[in-house]
Amino acid sequence: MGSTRPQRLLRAVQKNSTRGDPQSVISAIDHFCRHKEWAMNVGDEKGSILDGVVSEVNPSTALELGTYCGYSTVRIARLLPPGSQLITLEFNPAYAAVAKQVIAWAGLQDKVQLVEGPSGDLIPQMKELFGVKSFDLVFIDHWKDRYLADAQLLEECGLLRKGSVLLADNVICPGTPEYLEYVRNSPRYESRYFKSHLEYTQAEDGLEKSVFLG
Ligand SMILES: Cc1ncnc2c1ncn2[C@@H]1O[C@H](/C=C/CNC(=O)c2cc(-c3ccc(F)cc3)cc(O)c2O)C[C@H]1O
Ligand SMILES: [Mg+2]
Repeated sequence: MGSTRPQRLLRAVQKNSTRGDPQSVISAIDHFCRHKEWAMNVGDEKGSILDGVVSEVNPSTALELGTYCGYSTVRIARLLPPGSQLITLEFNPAYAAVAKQVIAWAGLQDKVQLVEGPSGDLIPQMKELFGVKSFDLVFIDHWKDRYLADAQLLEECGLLRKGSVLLADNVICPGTPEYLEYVRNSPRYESRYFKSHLEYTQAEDGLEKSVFLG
């Protein structure tokens, strides 16, 4: 059985980055995806915007929907203040296995809880599983047709507070039209579009930052 792309990405990380150095892990993945095999990581350009929002929010509790290989998990966790936690949800066991190793290689395993399972089932369990009161930041990057349902589920479960920030990837490409329509028209959100490019390409894409108003 040949290797999978996530497995080849992990090998590139172990070969081309320094254990315990998150920035070198990020650079190794970006190099692999730009020069060897494209993969659906948020990438370096949108990643810088993500970094800015993480630094601005300075979350004590953050949630990521869609871990994939752990690239954005590492980007977020490396910026978290001591004592803060990032919970990341991934329902594909093969991706979760690779992500776990990427996160460990970066030395960030103490800041990250990777939970295997579908977000729709796990979000309602966040309070009882992890004692989460509410999330300061949610990075949304999983199946594009789940963005709206999960944003509304987070509201219904009381996991958003006044000022909680939702940051959604791919609102242009592949696109999340119904999610965008919701956060841009709902009186419960103050939404703003950060124009950028699809990872490792010239195509337009961007991130939507939506602040929950309570
Ligand atoms: C519901 C649920 N719960 C937990 N994990 C979930 C989940 N739905 C997906 N996931 C997990 O997230 C990951 C899925 C991410 C989906 N992301 C994408 O489909 C995606 C696709 C592209 C893209 C753009 C142009 C092209 F021409 C081709 C592809 C770019 C991106 O940045 C993406 O995030 C992996 C999957 O197992
Ligand atoms: Mg994405």
